This record gives sequence, structure tokens and C-alpha cells, in this order.
Amino acid sequence: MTDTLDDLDVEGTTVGVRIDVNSPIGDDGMLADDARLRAHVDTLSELIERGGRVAVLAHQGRPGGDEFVSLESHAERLSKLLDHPIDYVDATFSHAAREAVTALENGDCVVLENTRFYSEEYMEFEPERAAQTHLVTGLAPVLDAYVNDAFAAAHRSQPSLVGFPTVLPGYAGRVMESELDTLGSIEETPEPRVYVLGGAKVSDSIDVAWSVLEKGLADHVLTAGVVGNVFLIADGVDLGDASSDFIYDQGYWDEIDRAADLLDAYGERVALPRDVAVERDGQRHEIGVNALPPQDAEAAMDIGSSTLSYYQRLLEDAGTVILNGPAGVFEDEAFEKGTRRLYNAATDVEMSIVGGGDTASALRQLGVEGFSHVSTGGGAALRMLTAEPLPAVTALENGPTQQQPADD
Ligand SMILES: Nc1ncnc2c1ncn2[C@@H]1O[C@H](COP(=O)(O)OP(=O)(O)OP(=O)(O)O)[C@@H](O)[C@H]1O
Ligand SMILES: O=C(O)[C@H](O)COP(=O)(O)O
Repeated sequence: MTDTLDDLDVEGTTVGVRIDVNSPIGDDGMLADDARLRAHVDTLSELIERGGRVAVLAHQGRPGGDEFVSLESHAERLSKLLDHPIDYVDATFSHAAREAVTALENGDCVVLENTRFYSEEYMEFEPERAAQTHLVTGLAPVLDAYVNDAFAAAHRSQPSLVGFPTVLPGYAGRVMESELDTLGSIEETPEPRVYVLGGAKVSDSIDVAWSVLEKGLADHVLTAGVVGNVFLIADGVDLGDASSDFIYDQGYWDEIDRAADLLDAYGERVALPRDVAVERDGQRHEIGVNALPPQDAEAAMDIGSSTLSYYQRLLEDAGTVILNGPAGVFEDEAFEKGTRRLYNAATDVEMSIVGGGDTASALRQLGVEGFSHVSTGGGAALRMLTAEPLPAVTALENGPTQQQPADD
């Protein structure tokens, strides 16, 4: 068990708070969606109201990517959401950052710069080694405590996630606490348990499928999206050139063999699409799997109506459903039907848990509501739902194992 904000004497304490605000960024380089910021409002406002001196740490994007930008616009938006002035400093652990942190008064909050602007933060370390990185040795001396609210990044063992709790008393923030409460007891959720794996992260989804089938956590795994297409090819279906080329271009060709091995081992518990939707003459056109490949080799962009009926039947008997990844290219109106219907059907299951960045945005776009839990995490939620430990949570649970570095 980790300590929470209930265990922290906040007033006058300088707290480093790791949040996950990794968000879509517009062409102007500014924040385009604030859902992930909203999730942390409770934790931050509680720390501010209780008189903490709050230094916020977070990452945005990946080095070299279009979304690898400063946290300045995040700080501005947080200030509006919290209705409280929030400072921003374009430094993370340098002299300027330390000065900004030591200048905080009770109830003040400053957002430090994108942790990944610093190269060690994009590497994975054992916690003891992470505690020796420049970020942690530079910033920890001016902090009294560390709060981790970044559940969505908790599957990474990066310095800001595992280094600080190795040298400072660590606490779970309110988002982390609620995610761990809900997702930490997957073995106790009602059975039968159905995992719906859609979206485009094929290797992650196959890892999850192996894990939950091997551990007996899943009674059924339903495949959809690009994941479903890979399983169809693994099952010997000719999906046509467009879908095959897409899978090849995404670097997922080798996953077909892994999917085939999984079908050999657990085929009776893995459900494959029975039909797919393609675009023909500018319209949605559904084709049964037996009639594939499509006559003009069009790409399979969604699951079709018979698949939906089949999956809905499997969901009717489920006690718990865990979903990650859209069933099709929901961004295109012609191909949102699979995601909308499948996710709507899932809301009728006694316990319904959804994870994933694009999945959450698909649900908002399609107006699908009523899940038991919508996780802030994609990869982190999936890892937790395979009953695997998350490095950042383990580091919090273990508590400090090294002395806090001294300020010099
Ligand atoms: N049949 C398909 N062909 C091409 N793209 C698809 C298909 N089905 C779904 N997609 C795409 O998959 C993308 C989302 O997949 P992804 O696995 O990233 O989901 P996610 O919810 O963001 O999960 P995570 O948070 O783990 O990244 C969407 O952009 C959607 O258009
Ligand atoms: O968006 C996420 O899933 C988290 O912020 C982790 O980001 P990453 O996959 O770039 O490490």
C-alpha cells in the first residue's frame, strides 16, 4: 500500500508533484485538449488549499516528435482550471528551477519545464540509479516530499517517476489513488471477464492478450481495429493489399506470427471479426470474412454488423469488460459505428473499465457515457489490468532507500 495525501502534513511543505498532462498539441504548438489536466485539478487544488508549496513536474511528447513542446501553455490552462495563479519556469532542475521552488510561499504553485527536455528522463532506470540522475540530484534537495499523481506514466521507470520516491517520502495523489483502487483488484472483479482489444498498438495488445489468457484472467478476448485485422491475417484471411500494406508499414508484420501462436494456444477464447467495413463508392460497405479480399483491395476500416452482434452477445454474459483502443477509424464518420455500438454495449456490463488516450477522446466525440471507470492511462492501465506491477507504484510502495541529496 502507498501513502496518500491523507498521510501528508501539507502546510508549509515543498512538494514535487508528478502529473501526466501528455496531451494532443495543435499546429500552433499549444495544448489542444485539456482532459488530462482536468484530471489533476483535485490533487493540485487540495495541495494548494492545504498550504503546500507546489512544484509540478510533467512530460509532454517524445523527443523528436511534433508534440514535444514546452509546458507553458499547460501552466496557463492549469491556472484557469484551478482558478489560481500558477507560475511557469522554463527550467526543470537548474539553478533557475531551484530558485523558483525555494521562492514558493504556502499555497503557491509553479510548473517546471517538460522533464523530457532533459535526455536522462527519456531513459529507463532501476530506482536507485534513477536517484543519481541530474534531475533528481538537482531538484530533490529543495523538496520535502514527492507526490505521484501520474498514473498514466506509471509503467515507465524514468527518473521523475522512480528516482524521487527513492530519496524523498512519497505519496500517491488523488488520481493515482483512485486508479490503483479500481484497477488494482482486477482478480476480484465479476466473472466472466472479457477483454476488448482494438486500436493500433498491435504488439502491446498481443502482450496483454497473452498475459491475461495465460493467467486465466480473461474468459474471452475480443479483437477489433488494426489488432483485429492482424488476427484475421494470422487466421489465414486475405484482407487485401491496403490493410496488409498498412500493417507492414506500421512495423507490425512480425506480429502476425505472434497472433497465430496465440490462436494456436488459446484460439477458443479469442474472438475474431466476422465481417469488416471498407469504403466503396464513397460509402461504408460491409464484407463478410468469407467474401474477402475486397474486390478493389480497399482497407478494412471498422468491424461490421455481424461482428457487432457476435461481440454484443459475448458481452451480454460478461461480469466485467475491459476495453482499450477503438474498433475502427472512429475519426471518420463512416467508420465510427463499430466503436460507438461496441462501447455502448459495454456500458451495460456490471463492471466496465476503459483505458487509452484515443479511446477516451473517441468516447467523448461519440458521446458514449456510463462506464464504471474511465482510466487516465492507456499503456499503464493495460499493464495493471494484466496484474503486472507498475515501476512507479512499486517505487512509491518501497519508500526511500537512499538519503536525500544535499543542497550545495
Ligand atoms: N481498422 C483500422 N485501420 C486503421 N486505423 C485504425 C483502425 N482501427 C482503429 N484505428 C486507429 O487506431 C487509433 C487508436 O489506437 P491506439 O491503440 O493508439 O488507442 P489508444 O486508446 O490511444 O491507446 P493508448 O492510450 O494505449 O495509446 C485511432 O487513431 C484509430 O483511427
Ligand atoms: O500518454 C501516455 O501513455 C503517457 O503519458 C506515457 O507516455 P509515453 O508512452 O510517451 O511514455
